[in-house]
Amino acid sequence: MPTKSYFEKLPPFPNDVPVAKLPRISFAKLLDNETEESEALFSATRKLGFFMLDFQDCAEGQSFLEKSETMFEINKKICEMDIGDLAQYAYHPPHSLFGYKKLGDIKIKDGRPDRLTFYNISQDDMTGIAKPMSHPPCVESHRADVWDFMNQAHSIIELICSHLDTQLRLPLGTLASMQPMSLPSGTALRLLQYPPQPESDRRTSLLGHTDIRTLTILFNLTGGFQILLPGRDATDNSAWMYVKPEPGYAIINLGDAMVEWSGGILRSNMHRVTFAPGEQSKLPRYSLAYLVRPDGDAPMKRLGGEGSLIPQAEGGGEEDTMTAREREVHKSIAIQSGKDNARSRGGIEI
Ligand SMILES: O=C(O)CCC(=O)C(=O)O
Ligand SMILES: [Fe+2]
Repeated sequence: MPTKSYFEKLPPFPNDVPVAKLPRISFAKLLDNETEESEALFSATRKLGFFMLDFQDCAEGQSFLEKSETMFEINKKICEMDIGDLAQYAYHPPHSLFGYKKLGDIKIKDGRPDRLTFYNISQDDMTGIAKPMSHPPCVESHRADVWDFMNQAHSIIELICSHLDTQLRLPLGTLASMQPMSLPSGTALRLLQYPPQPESDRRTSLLGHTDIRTLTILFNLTGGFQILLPGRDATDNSAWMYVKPEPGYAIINLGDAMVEWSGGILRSNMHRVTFAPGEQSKLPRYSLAYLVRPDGDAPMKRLGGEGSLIPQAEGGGEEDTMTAREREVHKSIAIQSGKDNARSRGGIEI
């Protein structure tokens, strides 16, 4: 999450709310290639599929936090816009998820409408490998800043991938080569807003799901984000625990593509968003997610080969022949209708 001064403008997350303890990993130690940190990262990605990445202990990390604050400022400006004006930038699921999603058009599990809006900015648009899309002036005037944020965010993803290559005993560069910035993909910066909910009617705003993608860098300022504890049933409300947003950290989570590529060694875990606890519930909730998707043509089959830890598919065959792009469309249709049969996956014993 962004810097401390940014957090101090908000009411605190209450002390008496139970929270999930996510492993903490140091960005500086990953940059320094420290073996222990690399192993801790691997353990977190296998056992939970979530960890907190600490950006405070080096200049590169601080610079990333500052860039993320600029993205929050853009988000606030989008949210101040007239809904009618935003409608001209509407996204078109399932084939294009870029642009503005209005309130209520994704269903939660029981069929009721969601309680969030978001604006997805395509990475390919910002890097120039796709035809530029039209955006509101508050995005257009910050194209260079968004590109700058994405560029650093992507280098952080590559760093995480290089540690996972080492741990999975894959040739260095394998995981990053499935999701390069230079090839067309669905990678996006998502700027989310959750309006405050009336006290008499509070509920899940974004349905429980796993991310379809490879990796997500998520910045939260206020509470509301919850993970499903491993081994617990998603229909049991007490199995969902808040993650407390903390200054200087991002929440990193692994998506389904990492489970597929690693033959089930890495884990993608269910998460959802509900109302914030305590005084924070009275504010609109802003969050920011850098959602990395694979190169659109990437196969969703397990990687592996000589010497890697990744097990062979049972019977030697492969279970899924879809490309990343086909899988994304499939999942988007399911999510949109609330019929996504989501569950935490991966994390097999090795
Ligand atoms: O807004 C949040 O905190 C989480 C959003 C999320 O899980 C997603 O966009 O996939
Ligand atoms: Fe998510």
